[in-house]
Amino acid sequence: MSYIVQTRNLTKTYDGQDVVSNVSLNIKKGEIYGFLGSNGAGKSTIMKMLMNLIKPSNGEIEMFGEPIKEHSFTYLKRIGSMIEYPIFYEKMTAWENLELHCAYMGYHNKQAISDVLEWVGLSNVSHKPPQDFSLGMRQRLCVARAIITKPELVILDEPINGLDPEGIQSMRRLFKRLNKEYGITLFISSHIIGEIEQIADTVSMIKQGKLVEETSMDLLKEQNTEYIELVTSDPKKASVILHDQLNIANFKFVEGQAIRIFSTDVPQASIAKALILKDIDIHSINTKQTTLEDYFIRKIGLNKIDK
Ligand SMILES: Nc1ncnc2c1ncn2[C@@H]1O[C@H](COP(=O)(O)OP(=O)(O)OP(=O)(O)O)[C@@H](O)[C@H]1O
Repeated sequence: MSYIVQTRNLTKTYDGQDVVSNVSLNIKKGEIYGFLGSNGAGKSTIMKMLMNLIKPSNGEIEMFGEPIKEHSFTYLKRIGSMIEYPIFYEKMTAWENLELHCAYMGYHNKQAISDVLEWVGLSNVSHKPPQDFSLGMRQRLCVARAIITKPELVILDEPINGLDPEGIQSMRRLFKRLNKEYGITLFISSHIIGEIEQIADTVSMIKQGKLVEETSMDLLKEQNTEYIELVTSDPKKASVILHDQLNIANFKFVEGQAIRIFSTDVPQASIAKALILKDIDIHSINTKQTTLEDYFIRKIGLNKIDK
């Protein structure tokens, strides 16, 4: 297996507190890696350490198979990145900003500028300066700058922030295209699980600086792809019947009156029958597909994802 990024027990401490704690990531060459975590979870800090913008307090980083040391910088030419707030030359045009970036990277290809502006949907405003752009337009320009040289690895911190639904959809298509057509490895952070679910090959979640899990989406899809969602008049009583009478242990209460039952051999009809016989009204009972969000809810508990 060829990895483009590996970290081992990566740790960053500020004022005696670990904001990143023993994180080991494995990003394969050629994949889209989705990095989930709520605000302040430590995503940007990890990305900055990969780009040698800040120094780890502990642990190791390997990029392109080489350990990163304090003075390693040449590997950065192989990466396009967007981390935190986009900074531009505000008075130059969007086109000139990209031109300058290409010159700095030693990449001389005028066609690439118009191509990339078209890909991110900014062709019609290429003559305008970023100071006149909305947040979403700045995000698009920043993505354009990160991908323009078609680097081997693109690191994007919350790239869909500030985009409208149409913008999110076209960004998603662009990421897939960069990955499939150009073989670019993408490392993308987001706090939106559903978004990562749609594009990632591997996904990990970080919570309060610690890695919850790193897993392949294929593996996730193989496990528990279905669950039964049950809405009744009395969820508490229903849960006792599930547990004591039907021997079902793997279920969770979810918002309102619902119970989700995972990986059970008990047929839906038998569950319904058992509940009705005990005078519990069933508002609905359905078999549903597990989402990545369900998976993490089961892993770390409902309502804890955003905390
Ligand atoms: N220079 C610093 N000094 C002290 N604490 C810091 C510093 N930089 C980051 N932190 C803290 O580290 C934690 C992780 O921040 P980080 O920016 O990595 O989170 P994040 O997952 O990227 O969140 P967001 O999506 O909000 O950017 C936060 O609690 C933040 O306050």
